[in-house]
Amino acid sequence: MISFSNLSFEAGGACILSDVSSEIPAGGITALIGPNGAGKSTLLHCLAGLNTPAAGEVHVEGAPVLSLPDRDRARAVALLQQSQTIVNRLSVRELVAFGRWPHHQGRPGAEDARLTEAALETFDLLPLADRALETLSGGQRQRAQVAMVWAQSTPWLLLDEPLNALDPKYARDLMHRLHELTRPGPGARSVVVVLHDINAAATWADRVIAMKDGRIHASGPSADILTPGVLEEIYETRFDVLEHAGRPVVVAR
Ligand SMILES: Nc1ncnc2c1ncn2[C@@H]1O[C@H](COP(=O)(O)OP(=O)(O)OP(=O)(O)O)[C@@H](O)[C@H]1O
Repeated sequence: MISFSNLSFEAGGACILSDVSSEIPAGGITALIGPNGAGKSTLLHCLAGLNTPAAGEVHVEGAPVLSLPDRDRARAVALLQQSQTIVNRLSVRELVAFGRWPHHQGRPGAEDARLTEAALETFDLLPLADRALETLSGGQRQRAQVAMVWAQSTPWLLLDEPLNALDPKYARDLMHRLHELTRPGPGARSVVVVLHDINAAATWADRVIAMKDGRIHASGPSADILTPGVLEEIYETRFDVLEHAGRPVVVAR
């Protein structure tokens, strides 16, 4: 479980997160939704231990995330940032292999090589593996970064808008893989993902945390949160929630 209580975060003299508390159970996909500037990325960075809150604490599996040694934290949570700084001259394979760093600390072994190749294959990157990142399209680069985070093999994956720049096939493939990865069973992982695509949340998320103005507006099972009422409250625009093939489909009016 990741739990956080009375979390506040300030930046540039402004209060970005105000007294947010919640518990995210292990297993399954938890989507963070909300309008631009709601505080989703800031919260995700707090969960990953990259932001130091002004008040409150984050615990990952019972341990205060900020007290974990860097290596232990990197083996517990992997974070895909929205604007990751990457070295453009690196090849795709080299970038993905970086995901293994917390496990080998500069001395990669056969298992690290195997998991790097598996991540390249999973994200359809083998044909691009030797290409420099600077030569890739936006979506290809995004897939390479997701593959790096994947290769980190952590129990928790924190993903900030991973569908950015992905075409519909790759977006669906990624959500499907995350779904499979998080089903109950030995080795099941846990995913917290910032999504702007409400229908991706409706289709794949088990739980939704809806944020607005630096606060949690509502949270719970997806079907309870992705309602016209809650969506209108957070986005200040009207929605219909239809049903198609047994699944909710959210349509902005
Ligand atoms: N270092 C900073 N200094 C000042 N303001 C900041 C800083 N970092 C974030 N903010 C502000 O905090 C608010 C929340 O930002 P955050 O990136 O967490 O929002 P978000 O919900 O992820 O938005 P988006 O959907 O647009 O990515 C925004 O208004 C942003 O401008």
